[in-house]
Amino acid sequence: MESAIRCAFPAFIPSLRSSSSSHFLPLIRPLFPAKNHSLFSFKSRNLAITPVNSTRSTWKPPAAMAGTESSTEKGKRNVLVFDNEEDLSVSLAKYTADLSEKFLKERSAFTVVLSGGSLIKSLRKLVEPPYIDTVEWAKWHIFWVDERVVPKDHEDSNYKLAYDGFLSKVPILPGHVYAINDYLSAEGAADDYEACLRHLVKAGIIELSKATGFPKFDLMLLGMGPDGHVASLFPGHPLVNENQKWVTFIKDSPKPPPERITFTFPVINSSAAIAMVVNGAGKAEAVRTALGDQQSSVSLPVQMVSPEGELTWFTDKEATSKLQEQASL
Ligand SMILES: O=C1O[C@H](COP(=O)(O)O)[C@@H](O)[C@H](O)[C@H]1O
Repeated sequence: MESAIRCAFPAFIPSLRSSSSSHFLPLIRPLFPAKNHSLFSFKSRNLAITPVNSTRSTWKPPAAMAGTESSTEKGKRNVLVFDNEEDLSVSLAKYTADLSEKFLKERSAFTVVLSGGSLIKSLRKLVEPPYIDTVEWAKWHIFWVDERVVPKDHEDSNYKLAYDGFLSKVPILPGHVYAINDYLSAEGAADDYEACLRHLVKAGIIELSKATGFPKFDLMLLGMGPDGHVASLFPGHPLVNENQKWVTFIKDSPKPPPERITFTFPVINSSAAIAMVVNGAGKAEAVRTALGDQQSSVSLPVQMVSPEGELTWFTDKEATSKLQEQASL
């Protein structure tokens, strides 16, 4: 019964957080109160890139890159390039709602993993009609691919970001929102989160990948930092090679705050679907490294994102501007 206690707790309201710890804390306390693309495509190695907008761009992909989508031995890859972040967010909402419908025809839970950062803003269309009324929110289960080890009402908290910008606006059940235990150390919080995931696997909420034995989430909504990091897996950091743990921790994150927990690549890459949501000029260099012609050498964590299922990049023209430059050379 201990595991049932760990993952089934009443709603957490950030403003009511007590600074003192409780002896009855769960390992994870569920918290919560809770198309356009452009018309050209290019294929770069295993990736198909499909700009998707209503107004044609002057940029033309090289003929060698023409295509709409591609498959690798692991899964389907697709890159959508939008005119702007507004169009991206419209399409991301539809993509997410469609996946929710698809998965919920097959089983009674839809497991969604959030990152922090700019992703949350890009989810804004999902909380509007029609999706606010049509999505089966009560069957959603929310997780974090990474979290900063700070109180949940702290400005750096990925939970707070998601709560303020997304979770507080949709009727997801409080007991289905799995945030970290912020009373623990980084190491303790990572172990705690992994224990909760294991409990939810046993409970049939999270599936296990038959191929890898790691948890297989239905949808991961990932962002990427300008340095090419995903989750809290940073370039050159040994954690990118962790292949045993489901959840691990970092105490020397190059991006503040330094203490974080993060899913490992085996978990990320066991996903049924990953949306890589990357926009803005600040990401252009990393996007070029990830999707450009020089993909053979892996230097950035984002290049290691390769799910069992489908990978869809949601990008905009600014983020792909250096790819476009490369294509026109
Ligand atoms: O620190 C983090 O950064 C990345 C990227 O954030 P962005 O604001 O550049 O989109 C984010 O995906 C991750 O979850 C977060 O902890």
